[in-house]
Amino acid sequence: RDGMAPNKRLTLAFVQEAGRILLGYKKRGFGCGRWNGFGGKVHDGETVHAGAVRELEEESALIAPKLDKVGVLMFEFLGDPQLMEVHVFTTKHYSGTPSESEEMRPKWYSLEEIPFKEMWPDDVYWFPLMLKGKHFYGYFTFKGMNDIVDYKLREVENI
Ligand SMILES: Nc1nc(SCCc2ccccc2)c2[nH]cnc2n1
Repeated sequence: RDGMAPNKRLTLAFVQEAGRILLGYKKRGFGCGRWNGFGGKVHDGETVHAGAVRELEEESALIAPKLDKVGVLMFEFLGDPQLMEVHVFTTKHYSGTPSESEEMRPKWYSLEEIPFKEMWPDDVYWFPLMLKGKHFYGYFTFKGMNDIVDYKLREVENI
């Protein structure tokens, strides 16, 4: 990674119920065509937590002020000097009904049927930690959008 551009700070939020998790199908933009949590850029002057709550509501119509921070994932894309710094949140407490937005089509998935083949390739590494309620720190190096050339992932006591 050449150059020291400031990291791009992003959020990713997951809503869970007993035995199932809400994912969104990304209809456009970065990560288009993959199922993921809800998130996006953190605005200037906004806390990461507030950005996560905002993006979740914008993309799914769910209101969830009590998001729990569960991890930080760094993504390096070879050739791109700007690192993505993704703050991952989850919650079981929310109000509203999942609704489709311009960006995302929401759908509940049983924890036994998470569509990893239609998700980012790193998810299969850290989802198990998130689903077990663990906190984690990961660094994934991508070549293009599909190939992980290197990664580090470890559980942490508090994130
Ligand atoms: N699960 C997952 N998510 C992302 S981007 C999430 C943050 C984001 C970025 C842009 C728009 C909305 C949300 C990934 N990138 C590389 N691997 C990845 N895995």
